[in-house]
Amino acid sequence: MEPSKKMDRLESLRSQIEKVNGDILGLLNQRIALSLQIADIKKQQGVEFFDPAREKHMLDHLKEHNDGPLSAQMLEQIFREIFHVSRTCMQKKFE
Ligand SMILES: C=C(O[C@@H]1C=C(C(=O)O)C=C[C@H]1O)C(=O)O
Repeated sequence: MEPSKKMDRLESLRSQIEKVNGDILGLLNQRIALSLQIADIKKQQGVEFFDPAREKHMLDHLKEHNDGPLSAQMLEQIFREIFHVSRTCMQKKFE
């Protein structure tokens, strides 16, 4: 590929990445908003926020439906961090 075409391709890929970043950010905020609603219900019911069985169930489901190239281990790493941040937001709401 000629150098100017390579640059065009690079710019195009970068702009697609930025679009995906925006989509991920929107979805993460949507997810946090849902978990905050769950936190309200759990608080009303006096139930513990942390539910390891539910988190394991979600991880197993995601791994079953993962087509890659993300490995099961990388998927787990990312989602464990998402669950952690979600729980932190849930706790903060009630401090
Ligand atoms: C959101 C919930 O609460 C906690 C947070 C979870 C999450 O971020 O997905 C999952 C399980 C719980 O540890 C829930 O019970 O579904």
